[in-house]
Amino acid sequence: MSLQQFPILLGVNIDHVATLRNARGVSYPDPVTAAALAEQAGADGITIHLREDRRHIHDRDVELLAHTLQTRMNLEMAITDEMLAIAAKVKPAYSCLVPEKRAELTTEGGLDVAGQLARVTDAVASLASHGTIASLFIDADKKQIDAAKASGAQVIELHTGHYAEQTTEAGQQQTLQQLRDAADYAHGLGLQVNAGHGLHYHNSAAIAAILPLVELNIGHAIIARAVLVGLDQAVRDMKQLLQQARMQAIAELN
Ligand SMILES: CC(=O)[C@@H](O)[C@H](O)COP(=O)(O)O
Ligand SMILES: NCC(=O)COP(=O)(O)O
Repeated sequence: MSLQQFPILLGVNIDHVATLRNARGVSYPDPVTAAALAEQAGADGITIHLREDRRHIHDRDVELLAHTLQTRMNLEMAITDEMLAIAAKVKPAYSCLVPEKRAELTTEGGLDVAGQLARVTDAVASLASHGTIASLFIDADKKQIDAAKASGAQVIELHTGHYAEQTTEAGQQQTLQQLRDAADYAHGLGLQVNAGHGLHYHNSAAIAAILPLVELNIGHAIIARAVLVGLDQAVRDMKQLLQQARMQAIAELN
């Protein structure tokens, strides 16, 4: 088995380029430019989160990126009429449905698909009606995975935040095993399994080694490193790190 059979893809989330821009209400750094640089450096896709409060990515960014991206857009959004209408206009390749609370610093948990199955099913169908593939951002929970499958979604993104927050080896290993089990279970149901949130240069290798995972969406850590070494290098570093971890995992299979 080669890397070609089990590639690990990197979706670069550029939200926090916009955070820096918005800090002074100026036009720079432009997320559109950042996306182009990230793609040139090897990003397999660009993720942007158009939040209801527009704290970072703005509607202008989404509209321009829809015309300029060379890879593909993964538009993260809440399940609201406003966001579904924007998705219908922009027609991103993917839309990742996420929970949102205005008061949160960042996304705190996975989408409760099981508790609102009809609403999620309708959103998945609405996105599919204009060719957008829905991805559901959920916790590593079999009940949520079963509900995701029942909603008609083809893709899930496992929330790795709980794993990323662990401060002990035991906690890391426990949450890592939960992610492994969830990835295996979802893959067994025929879902494409992605993962993301809180991943950085010291905790991503273990996630990349989970073979059923297809894509990791990583943002804050890459943009943070880019502030110091530049975006091209930050993306290349992460891409290389993930690929090495994946190759090692494949080698250990044989
Ligand atoms: C859903 C997720 O984990 C992130 O992609 C999300 O974008 C986090 O929100 P902020 O980017 O606002 O931190
Ligand atoms: N869905 C996760 C994502 O896009 C990036 O999350 P983070 O790396 O900024 O925490």
